[in-house]
Amino acid sequence: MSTALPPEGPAGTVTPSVELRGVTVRHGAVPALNRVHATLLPGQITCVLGENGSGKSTLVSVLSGLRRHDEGELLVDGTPVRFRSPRQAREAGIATVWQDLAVAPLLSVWRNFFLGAEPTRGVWPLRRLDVDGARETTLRAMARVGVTGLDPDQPASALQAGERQSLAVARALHFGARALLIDEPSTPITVARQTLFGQSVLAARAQGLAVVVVTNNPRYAHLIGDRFLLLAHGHVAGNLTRDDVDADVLTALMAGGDQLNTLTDALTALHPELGER
Ligand SMILES: Nc1ncnc2c1ncn2[C@@H]1O[C@H](COP(=O)(O)OP(=O)(O)OP(=O)(O)O)[C@@H](O)[C@H]1O
Repeated sequence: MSTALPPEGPAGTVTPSVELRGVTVRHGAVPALNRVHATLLPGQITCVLGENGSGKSTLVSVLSGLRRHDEGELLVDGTPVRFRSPRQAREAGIATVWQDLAVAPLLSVWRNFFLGAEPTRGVWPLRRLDVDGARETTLRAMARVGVTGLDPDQPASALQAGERQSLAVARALHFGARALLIDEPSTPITVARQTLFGQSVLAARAQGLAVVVVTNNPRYAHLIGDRFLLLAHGHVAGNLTRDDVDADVLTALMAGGDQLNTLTDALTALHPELGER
């Protein structure tokens, strides 16, 4: 498996794949995101954590082109962008795997993998679909994210929910995304599905993508995450690395309220560079 190297800046600094500088999004009078700063680096998994209503989905909406930010800057590979549609975000290399991911249920797995970008063989007027190539590519791409033993001709409706998500991640990797957003279900999911999730997330990191995982499971976040962006009432309440927190502290932080304030104050006092607000 090839591992993409992160682009390096002048002094060996890594250029962020995606950067938010003071991004504010308002739904009416109250901001759903309030001057949010975040840096998503290639080859890093950033877990976004926060209670219901803290702004996690709004953050995903802005990054995926569903919603435009009202203030601040969004940069992709250092260039300011303002997406007008999800398509523009995809074209900029930001792939999103939604909780309620849809597939075309009657089409085969390989058809779903290519959807509109099917490989062809030969030259016009004899050009035709390269079905064998498409099947093989699908199987290879799925194996890269940890799904083996698939029949590429089976209808996508036969896939488990976790496998559907893996298919979406495999597509993103195959078609050259540079950032991957994964909006995890907030309802409890099976260990098998969580394992598939984890495998595909780690495969994306190994490929050098900047990965964002929205989750409300701090223990799982600590297992896979390199950074933790804690949101509370639309603010960044903490921007921490694995060295700053163990799984217990992260769980306590997620509990919110006084604990969140006390712990965040203590951590940001120790690390003034953290918790950009
Ligand atoms: N379309 C909308 N219109 C009005 N207010 C909205 C809209 N979407 C979100 N909000 C509000 O913005 C705030 C942030 O919501 P958001 O859905 O981003 O939070 P969340 O952390 O994803 O919550 P959850 O975990 O429940 O999905 C909340 O106060 C919410 O009520």
